[in-house]
Amino acid sequence: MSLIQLKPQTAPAASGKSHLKQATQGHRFDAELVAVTKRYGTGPAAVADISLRIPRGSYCCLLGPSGCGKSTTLRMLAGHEDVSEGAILIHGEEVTHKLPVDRGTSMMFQDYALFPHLSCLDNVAFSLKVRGVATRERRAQARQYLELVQMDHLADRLPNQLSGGQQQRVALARSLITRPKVLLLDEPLSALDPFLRVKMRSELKRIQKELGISFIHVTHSQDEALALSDMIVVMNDAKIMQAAPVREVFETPTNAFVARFLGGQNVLNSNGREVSVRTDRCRLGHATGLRSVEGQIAMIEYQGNIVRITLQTPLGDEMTVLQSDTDYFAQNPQIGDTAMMSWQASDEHILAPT
Ligand SMILES: Nc1ncnc2c1ncn2[C@@H]1O[C@H](COP(=O)(O)OP(=O)(O)OP(=O)(O)O)[C@@H](O)[C@H]1O
Repeated sequence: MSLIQLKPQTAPAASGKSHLKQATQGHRFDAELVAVTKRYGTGPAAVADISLRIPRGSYCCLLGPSGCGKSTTLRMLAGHEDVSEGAILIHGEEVTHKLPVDRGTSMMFQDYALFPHLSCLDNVAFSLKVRGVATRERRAQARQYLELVQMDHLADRLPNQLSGGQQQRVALARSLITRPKVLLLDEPLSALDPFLRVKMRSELKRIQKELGISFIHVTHSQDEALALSDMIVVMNDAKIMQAAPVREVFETPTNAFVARFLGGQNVLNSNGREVSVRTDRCRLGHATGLRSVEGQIAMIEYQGNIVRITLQTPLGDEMTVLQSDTDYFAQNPQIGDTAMMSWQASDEHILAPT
């Protein structure tokens, strides 16, 4: 057991919950994967030679289509899965072959897996009980973490007396009470309804910033990754396609896969090169000096303040324009109309071949 995990809590400080913030140390990266490969049996690698460095105090989302290796990567970080080749470091220390409890990581699963016969408080205090922390001390600590997730007022309830969102907050407190150096979250929001999902994701971000530790969060959802991440890791086919700060990934995707997967971009050939152009930088119609393509309007989606218009080009490509609702109602385009879509050459971003 690490000293950090057992370090007693000090009394609550006057300002917020800064007393829960973890001590900083001399490492540059909270987590590192060095040339990591995972093979299950004799099939193709589930994760193929990936390297990744997660800077201190980052909210990092692993994003990619089903089967690309996100959960395998997370499970290897947690120590729930062996690494076939390569190394894993947490806070600069190699943990590749350490047991999950000795790594300084904690995992929060999709199904909250709370003990049904224990109150919220005792669920949160449980791991300290296993570690031999005295009743009074562990309950005091559990209360602090319930306070952090805004569940202290329901401390005595049983899990089946809580909503899904509330259970999830308790599960989060339970993962955090061990004071992990890195919290690993496997699709933590997927069981929640869309309203709660958006609410909980801002809570996750607040808590991560308050504690100052890194959260590594697996998701299928582009919106979730954009809303939460300091750093996005886009995976496909067992490999990392791009790992960079969120704005960099959105504005300068490395290749067509990243541009298409993250959304908000058109991918097209321009002057013999594959380029991306943001959908909000494209417009309907043509003007001198702009690049353009002609197509037939195949879809119009009204989304309130913006309208998404998709053109099908003669080559079968789909190109999307985001228009303000004012421009849309002024132009009043119809499905089946032939229209031009145009953009500035300076808005083209050159993509690397995949
Ligand atoms: N225990 C296992 N035994 C054999 N193959 C596995 C095992 N776990 C995962 N795989 C395979 O490894 C690959 C990556 O799976 P992984 O669960 O990491 O993907 P993922 O990106 O998390 O997918 P999803 O988003 O659907 O959860 C897949 O081809 C999967 O079938």
